[in-house]
Amino acid sequence: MKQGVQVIVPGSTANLGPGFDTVGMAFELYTKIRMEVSDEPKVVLYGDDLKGLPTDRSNLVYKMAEYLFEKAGLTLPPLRIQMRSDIPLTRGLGSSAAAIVGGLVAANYLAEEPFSKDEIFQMASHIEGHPDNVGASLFGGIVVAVMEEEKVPYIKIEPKSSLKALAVIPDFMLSTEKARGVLPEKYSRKDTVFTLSHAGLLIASLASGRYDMLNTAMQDRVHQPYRTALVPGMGTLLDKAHEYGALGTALSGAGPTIISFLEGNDERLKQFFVDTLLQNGIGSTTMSLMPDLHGARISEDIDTPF
Ligand SMILES: Nc1ncnc2c1ncn2[C@@H]1O[C@H](COP(=O)(O)OP(=O)(O)OP(=O)(O)O)[C@@H](O)[C@H]1O
Ligand SMILES: N[C@@H](CCO)C(=O)O
Repeated sequence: MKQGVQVIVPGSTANLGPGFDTVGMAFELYTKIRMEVSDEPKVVLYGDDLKGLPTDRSNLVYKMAEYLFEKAGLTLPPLRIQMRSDIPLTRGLGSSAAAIVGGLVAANYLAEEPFSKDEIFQMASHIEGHPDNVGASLFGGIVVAVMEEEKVPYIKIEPKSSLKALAVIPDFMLSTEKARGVLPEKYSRKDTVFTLSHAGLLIASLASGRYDMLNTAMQDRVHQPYRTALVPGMGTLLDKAHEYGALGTALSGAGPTIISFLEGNDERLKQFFVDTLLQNGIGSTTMSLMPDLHGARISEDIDTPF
C-alpha cells in the first residue's frame, strides 16, 4: 500500500439549464486533499471555506476512503486527511462532488489503484446520485453523461479557449436536497419536449463552439422554474443577463449561484448581478472562472508544507 498522496480536484457547474443531471463543466477552482496513512484517524481543515465540517471519520472525504477500501476488499488503516478548498460550500459549485471524487481518487491511489478511472466515475455518480458534477470534477472540461444501472456512459467536450464564466454567489447556502425537494414528480409533454429540444441544442452548441446559441439553448422547464422561488432575483438575472454581455445564463447546479458564460469583458455583468441581488435584499460575491480541462490530478508530493 502507498503511504500518502495529494489530490487536486476542480469544482464545477451542473445542468447549464436544460442538461439537468446530465451536463457538467469544471472550473479552475479547487479542493486540495492530502491523504496519509497515520496512527489515528484525523481530518485537518484549512481556511474559512471548510469551517464547520466534521474533523473525524464522519467527514465525507474520509467516508469515501472507507467506501473504496471496503469495495476493494481491503482493510483501511487510520488516515490523516488535510484539506483546503476554494469551492464555496453548498452554493451550487460542486463542493460535494469534488469531495467525493477527491476522496475516491486519493484512496484508490493508496490502495495501489484497484479501480479504473471509469469505475471511479461510476462509484462517484451513484454516491452523488447524478453524474454531472462528479464527471466534470473527475475528467475536467465539459462532460455529458447518462446514468444507467451498471454503467455511466459519457463524452467529454473541450470548450474553446475563449469561453469563460462569471458566477455570482449569494450570501446564503442552499442544499441540493432542499433544491431537489421542490421539483415535481411529473412533467407535461409540452415541458418535456421544450427541455429535451433545448438540451439537444445546448450540446450541439457546446460541441460545435456555436456559443452564440447558448442564450436560447440554456432555457429549461424541468428545474429552474421551480427553483426560482428559492433564489430572490433569479428570474431577473436569467431574463436580462444577455443584455449585459452574457452568452447564456443558468442556475449553477442546485443553486443558489447563478452562472453566465461569456467571451468578453465581464465588468458590466458583474455590476448587474450584484445590484440585482442587492435589490432583492441579497448580498453576494462574484467569481470570474476559467474552465479546467484536466480534472482531478494526483501528486506524490506530500513533503512540502500543505
Ligand atoms: N471538502 C469537503 N469535505 C467534506 N464534506 C464536504 C466537502 N465539501 C462539501 N462537503 C459536504 O457537501 C455538502 C454540500 O453539498 P451540496 O450538494 O448540498 O452542495 P454543493 O455540492 O456545494 O452544490 P451543488 O451540488 O448544487 O453543486 C456540505 O454541506 C458538506 O456536508
Ligand atoms: N443536477 C443536480 C446538481 C446539484 O447537485 C441538481 O440540479 O439537483
